[in-house]
Amino acid sequence: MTAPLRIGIAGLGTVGGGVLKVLERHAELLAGRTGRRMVVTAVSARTRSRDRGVDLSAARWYEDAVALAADPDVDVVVELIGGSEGVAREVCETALSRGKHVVTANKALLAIHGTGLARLAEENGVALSFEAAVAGGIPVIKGLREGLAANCVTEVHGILNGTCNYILTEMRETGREFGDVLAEAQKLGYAEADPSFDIDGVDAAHKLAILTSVAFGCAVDFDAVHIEGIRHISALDIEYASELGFRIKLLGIARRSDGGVEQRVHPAMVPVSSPIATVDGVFNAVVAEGDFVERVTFVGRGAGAGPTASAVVADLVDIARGRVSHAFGVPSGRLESVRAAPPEERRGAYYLRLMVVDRPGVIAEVAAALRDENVSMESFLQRGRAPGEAVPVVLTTHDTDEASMQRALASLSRLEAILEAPRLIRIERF
Ligand SMILES: NC(=O)c1ccc[n+]([C@@H]2O[C@H](COP(=O)([O-])OP(=O)(O)OC[C@H]3O[C@@H](n4cnc5c(N)ncnc54)[C@H](O)[C@@H]3O)[C@@H](O)[C@H]2O)c1
Ligand SMILES: N[C@@H](CCO)C(=O)O
Ligand code: NA
Repeated sequence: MTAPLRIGIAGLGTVGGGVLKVLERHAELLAGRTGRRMVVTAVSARTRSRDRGVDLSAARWYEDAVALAADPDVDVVVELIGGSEGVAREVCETALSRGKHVVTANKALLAIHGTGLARLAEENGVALSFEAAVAGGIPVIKGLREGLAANCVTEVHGILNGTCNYILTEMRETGREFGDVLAEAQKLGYAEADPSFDIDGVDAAHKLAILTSVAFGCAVDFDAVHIEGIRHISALDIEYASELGFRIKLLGIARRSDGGVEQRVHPAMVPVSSPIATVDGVFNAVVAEGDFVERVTFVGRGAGAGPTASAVVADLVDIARGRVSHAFGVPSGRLESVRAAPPEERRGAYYLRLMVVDRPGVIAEVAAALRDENVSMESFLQRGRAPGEAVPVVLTTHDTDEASMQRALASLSRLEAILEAPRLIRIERF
């Protein structure tokens, strides 16, 4: 057997704890598969005394995770602290510049500094691996970078945040409140340290920026992602969506065309018949369109200790086998800079919910605001009567330009009879 792979783990929380368990339980299996033992020689976390259910007495303890990254007895640094700056970034840069491989689950770091870190890894002839950073346990980085390497990929879309999918699913199935379900997702270890990253769509955007780079071979461009989260999704919208034959999902969508690369994260209504409509709870889905393979769908658990640790250890297995790929599929110097297609260039259908005063003539005003922008209605719903009071009016449109829709929305917001900000949800038919 070749020399053991010496692993240093910085961060022993949900994911770090999961990695320790996989390495312990599957020590023999992994040694058999790689021809090398995987040994944890160093660890670092904020609290030393916490029982992690695994014997760490043989590993050197570091108060300072950056010092762990410089330990000469470590071949691979596994960064599981989180955050795009500060310690996590320093740990990765220190390790790479000292010729150590880095495995990380840190999508925030990669979305902001991915191209630079990939360059640093190449300069030092080591791996920068991040399967766990996108869609948890689903091998989607490997799937795109290696499995679909023969294709020109023109689109990637999917459900990229387990916390949001869990919240939307529970709200729909049990009628529970947003806040309650979020607290549960935190307890289950799904949410980010700051859960606003989940619910405001930022985490999904981090992942989309990484996927876009791997899928299309362009430099990671997080700033180009249009981001909307799920805070404003109400029980009422979830109910109307079901009635209209849709499910509401937080989606990440990236498309490459002659106009550049479009990247958006926002809640969307998808027809119940669409395969991703039934991807519920903490599950994620990633759908890719390649020119030869056509449509490929990856589904699995997108968050939580076990699935995420599974992806981290898969990266370690690659390193133990001596496989070092370019982080984003091509040498970092060949990652293209492409035009970011703005969200106003979208063309598609929309769901609109308005809270209007129940009095004669209001619907005509709504119809006029839409007509003035050439927005054509597909369906219209008004339930119940409450003369003089607010009632919901829901409509869906035929395909229209986002820019026209936004102008219509601005006119609608100015109508006296409309009592709350109109709620717009894009409809995506995959
Ligand atoms: N939880 C998930 O399901 C999941 C899934 C995919 C990716 N991730 C990513 O994995 C990373 C870790 O997430 P987590 O859920 O395990 O977080 P966590 O909060 O459970 O664990 C973080 C760990 O980092 C340690 N830490 C914090 N600051 C430190 C410092 N300065 N020095 C040393 N250790 C320090 C903490 O003590 C803790 O052990 C994040 O980048 C996150 O985005 C998490
Ligand atoms: N907070 C993230 C963890 C997995 O990346 C999620 O809920 O999807
Ligand atoms: Na993954």
